[in-house]
Amino acid sequence: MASGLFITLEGGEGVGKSTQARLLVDALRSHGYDVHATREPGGSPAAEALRNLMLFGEAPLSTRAEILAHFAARFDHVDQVIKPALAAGQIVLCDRFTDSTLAYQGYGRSMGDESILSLIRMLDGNLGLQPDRTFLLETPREIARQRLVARKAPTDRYEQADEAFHARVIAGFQTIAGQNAGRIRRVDTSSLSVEDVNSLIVRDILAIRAHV
Ligand SMILES: Nc1ncnc2c1ncn2[C@@H]1O[C@H](COP(=O)(O)OP(=O)(O)O)[C@@H](O)[C@H]1O
Ligand SMILES: Cc1cn([C@H]2C[C@H](O)[C@@H](COP(=O)(O)OP(=O)(O)O)O2)c(=O)[nH]c1=O
Repeated sequence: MASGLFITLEGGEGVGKSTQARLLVDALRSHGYDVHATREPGGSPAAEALRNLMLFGEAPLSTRAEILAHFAARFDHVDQVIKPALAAGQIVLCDRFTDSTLAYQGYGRSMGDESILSLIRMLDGNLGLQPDRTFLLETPREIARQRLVARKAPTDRYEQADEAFHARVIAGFQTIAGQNAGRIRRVDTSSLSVEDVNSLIVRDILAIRAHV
C-alpha cells in the first residue's frame, strides 16, 4: 500500500481555500485516490467543540491560552484522525494547520514576538508530522473582503479583527513561505480562475504522489 500524503491549504479568509478543498477532493478521487478532507480548527469531534469556543465564544482567550487551545484541538485531530488516515494510505487534505497559528497568533496577535513564535514551533515539533506540501493561496485583502461579503457566512472572531491585524497575518504568511520554500507553494488566486488554481494544485499533488 502506498504511504499517505498530508496536504494543507493556507492563507487569509476569502482566498479560496474551502472552494479548492471541495474541488480537490473530487479531482483526486477521479484519479483513483482515497481522500480524507478535513479542516482546522476542528476535524475531530472534540476539536470541533473547541473550534466553536475559539471562533464564537463570548470571552476571548489570552494569546497564549488561544495558542494552547488551537494545539489542544490540533493534537486531538492529528492523533485521532490524521495519523490513522495517513497510516491507512489516504491523502489527507486539511484546510489550515500550524502555519495559521504562526500567522494569526504569532504575527497577527503578537507582531512576530520571538517567544510566542518559539512556543508555537515547540508545540508543532511535538506533533510528530509535517505537511508534505502546503499551498498558500494569496489574494489582495480588498478582493478577499469583497468575496467574504458575497459569501455571507456568519462572521467569526478573526474576521471581525481590524485591517491592521489582517495585514500582519498576510505579511506573516509571506515570511513563513520564505522560510519554508521547499514545502510551501504560493498561488495567486486573484489572477487565476477557480479552475486554473485547481489544475495547478492537482498537477503538483500528482507529481508528489508519483515520487512518494
Ligand atoms: N480563484 C477565484 N476567483 C474568484 N473567486 C473565487 C476564487 N476562489 C474562490 N472564490 C470565491 O471567493 C469566495 C471565498 O472563497 P472560499 O473558498 O470560501 O475562501 P476561504 O475558504 O479561503 O475563506 C467564494 O464565494 C468563492 O466562490
Ligand atoms: C487553524 C487556525 C485558525 N485560525 C483562525 C483563522 C480563521 O479566521 C479561523 C478559521 O475560520 P475558517 O472559517 O475555517 O476560515 P476561513 O474564513 O478562511 O474559511 O480561525 C487561527 O487564528 N489560528 C489557527 O491555528
